[in-house]
Amino acid sequence: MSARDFIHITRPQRVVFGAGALQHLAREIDALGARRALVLCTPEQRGQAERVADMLGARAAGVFDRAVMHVPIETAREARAEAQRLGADCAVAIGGGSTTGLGKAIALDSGLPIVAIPTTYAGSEMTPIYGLTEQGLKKTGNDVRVLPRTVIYDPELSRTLPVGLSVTSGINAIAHAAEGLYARDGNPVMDLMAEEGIAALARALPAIRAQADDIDARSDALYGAWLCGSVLGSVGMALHHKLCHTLGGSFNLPHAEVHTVVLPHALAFNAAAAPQAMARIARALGTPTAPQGVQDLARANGAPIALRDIGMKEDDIDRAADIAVQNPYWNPRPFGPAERDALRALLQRAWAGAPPG
Ligand SMILES: NC(=O)C1=CN([C@@H]2O[C@H](COP(=O)(O)OP(=O)(O)OC[C@H]3O[C@@H](n4cnc5c(N)ncnc54)[C@H](O)[C@@H]3O)[C@@H](O)[C@H]2O)C=CC1
Ligand SMILES: O=C(O)/C=C\C(=O)CC(=O)O
Repeated sequence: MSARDFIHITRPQRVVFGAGALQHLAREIDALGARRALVLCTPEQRGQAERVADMLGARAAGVFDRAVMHVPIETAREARAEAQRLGADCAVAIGGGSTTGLGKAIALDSGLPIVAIPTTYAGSEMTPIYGLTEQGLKKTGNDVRVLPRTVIYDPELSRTLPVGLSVTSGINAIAHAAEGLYARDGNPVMDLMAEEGIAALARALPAIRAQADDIDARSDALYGAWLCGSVLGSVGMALHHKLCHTLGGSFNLPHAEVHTVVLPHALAFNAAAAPQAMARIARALGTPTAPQGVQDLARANGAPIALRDIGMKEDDIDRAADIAVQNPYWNPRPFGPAERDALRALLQRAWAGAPPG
């Protein structure tokens, strides 16, 4: 078999991985030539961020603890002003996708380098994708300025991530790899990373469920998140991400849970159009089929499998289908206004928690 044609861009990022890797933070800030780091976090992770600031001593300019999901523009402006006021010359984002996203909003405006220390499996640290929400409308963009320069993956820090969020966040990561396997701009290296990433997470999530602070399982999960995030940062996403952005952005449903519920149904919708990708996903999961394999992984590990269980009203299904077919992303099985009823049926099944069909 000969290799297919492809274009791949290798982006400049430094990744430091390992239990206890946080100890290298000061070294990594020095390597960037920075001196005063603004430490970013959510209110819930303030304690963790303060410990990081203490560790940095004079290298810490301060802690900004107002990161929230989907980066409201007002929060982004406050963080940018705080970075300027404190004379920060880099941002350290410790947390999940919300905190990394806040760092990106600062970098977009100022070019401030980001050191990301991910504590969930969302993968934002490996992408040049940013999101900003203004007047209830979330916009995403792609700009290499927001790509974190350095990423420190320390599995010790994810030991406190609640098991429920660990499972859904892990499936959020799997979604990036699954869609990467049928991306039109995919390539053989991304395919390898995607399959390996799915396999690592499929192995890790049940082990985390069994013992939340199992450091080997946490390492496997973070390794999988790195691989899946790299795929997200390199190739285009399709129907599944479009549906999740619609449901998260317009109906305010929780990010990782939406991914978990929708992925089996989006894969079923695409199965006939992307058989090789489905075979690789199933192989990585160790299950007969990809869509059912993902739903079984969620159900077996206590994650939600129905949109109705994560706050969606049945009355909203029609509006969600209408929004999803506007400005469709490329997908192996095209979807646009002509497929509106098929998407509505998909959403109905996802709402009810039916098997992917
Ligand atoms: N731009 C990109 O490439 C990507 C962006 N995102 C964005 O990221 C956001 C979602 O990020 P997530 O990581 O799912 O959630 P999150 O960052 O909102 O975190 C969820 C909650 O878990 C807490 N948490 C995180 N790590 C913890 C730990 N180790 N121990 C205890 N608590 C912890 C957080 O403080 C927060 O309260 C969304 O806005 C999404 O759109 C997600 C993936 C990729
Ligand atoms: O919405 C964003 O901030 C950008 C991308 C993602 O959230 C990727 C995802 O849906 O997990």
